[in-house]
Amino acid sequence: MISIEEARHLVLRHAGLLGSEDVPLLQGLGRVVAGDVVAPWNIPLADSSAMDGYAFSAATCHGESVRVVGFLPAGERRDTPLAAGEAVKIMTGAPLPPGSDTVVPIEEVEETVEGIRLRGGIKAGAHVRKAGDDVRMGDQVIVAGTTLRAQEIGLLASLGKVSVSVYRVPSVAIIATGDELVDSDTEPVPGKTINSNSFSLAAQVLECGGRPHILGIAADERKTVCEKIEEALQYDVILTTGGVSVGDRDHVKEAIQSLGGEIVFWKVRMKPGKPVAFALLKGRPVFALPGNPVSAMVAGELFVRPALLTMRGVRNVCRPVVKGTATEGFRNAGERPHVVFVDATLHEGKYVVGSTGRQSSSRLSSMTAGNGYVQLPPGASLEPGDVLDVTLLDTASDRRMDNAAP
Ligand SMILES: Nc1nc2c(c(=O)[nH]1)N[C@H]1C(S)=C(S)[C@@H](COP(=O)(O)OP(=O)(O)OC[C@H]3O[C@@H](n4cnc5c(N)ncnc54)[C@H](O)[C@@H]3O)O[C@H]1N2
Ligand code: MOO
Repeated sequence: MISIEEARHLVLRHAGLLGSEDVPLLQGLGRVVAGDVVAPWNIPLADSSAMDGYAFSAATCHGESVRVVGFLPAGERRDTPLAAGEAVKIMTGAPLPPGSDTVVPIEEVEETVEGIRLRGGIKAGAHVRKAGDDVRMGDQVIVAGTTLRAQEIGLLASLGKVSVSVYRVPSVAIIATGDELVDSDTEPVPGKTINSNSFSLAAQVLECGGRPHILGIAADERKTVCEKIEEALQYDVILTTGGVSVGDRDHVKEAIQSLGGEIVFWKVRMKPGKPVAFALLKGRPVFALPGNPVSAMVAGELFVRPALLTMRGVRNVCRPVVKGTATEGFRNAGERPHVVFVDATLHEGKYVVGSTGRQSSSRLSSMTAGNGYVQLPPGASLEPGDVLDVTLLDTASDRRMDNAAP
């Protein structure tokens, strides 16, 4: 059995960056930019007013009455230079006319019949946004590898971009295997289990920015599993769940091999999720995840997530890890590192961490009750008050109103 770290390393070695595509600008949100973006012009384009006020030359207007010779709302410009001692009324965002270099806000002048009277102490250049103050023409404003947020989308729009070149997102086929499985619109009878894994995994894929395709349930026979996997070859990544342990009807690994796939690893020293297998089939990663619902999601979190993020260009695939103080004892008497789900809440700016209760590979409640996990090495024994490293899956305040951080 290999370690979690070795398995992740092997997965990442085989998770290649996908190609790029142009998408309409707004669809670029959350995507990773595939090429550097250079500014085709200055922002602002010209020296412009930062206030509703009066524009004039600080050198030629001091203190005395200034004649106001025009009005410049945003959206208009004046090419005729101002003469000495002249001003224009100007609105925020309008370009300064030639012959002016300073703006005084409306509130700071006295309006007279002929124009305005300035009070003293005006600084030359005040309330002017210089051309290129935000972005200079030719600047590299976004480098390849940047994940686009709302502010980058805004910046690209201001540079006239209507589309953006981003890395493709992986399409992911999801196959559930098991004779006991029924669809979630079926009322189950004892002996039958609703196929929940396809949905939890599809949701994890969406959270990673991938495109899930649920291909349904395959019966526990090699031929059927093979047919489903062949159908899945039109996608970038294949996930299967169930049938990967040592049971008489566990056919997934053999099915992958019979189609020409190479098993890169099978079984990882971890609990839950031990029987996970990773394979390459016709150039694409295949993750054969265990059937137990928590095992499938833990393997999804530890191995599928970093692979999908890497394929779509995300460089930092690590979750935030925070220090938290244990509110109870944590032990691992087993031989495999144990992923224990916890609830981490902020109290006076510090995290306190309790387990979500009984941890079992079949008990999704151990995950829904929390917002993170800790990895306990074999032999770990922590007392209340000890400090733990908690990997946050989300923050408590995202999930529960009553826990909102102050
Ligand atoms: N003799 C051994 N038995 C088992 C071992 C072992 O080492 N030796 N490993 C155990 C561990 S650990 C796990 S995890 C499971 C994984 O087995 P499989 O991947 O073959 O999963 P199945 O047997 O098909 O299913 C296990 C469990 O999960 C339920 N399941 C399956 N698919 C779904 C689904 N799509 N949605 C919801 N629930 C699902 C299934 O009904 C079973 O209850 O093997 C242990 N056994
Ligand atoms: O390793 Mo299994 O995933 O504990 O149930």
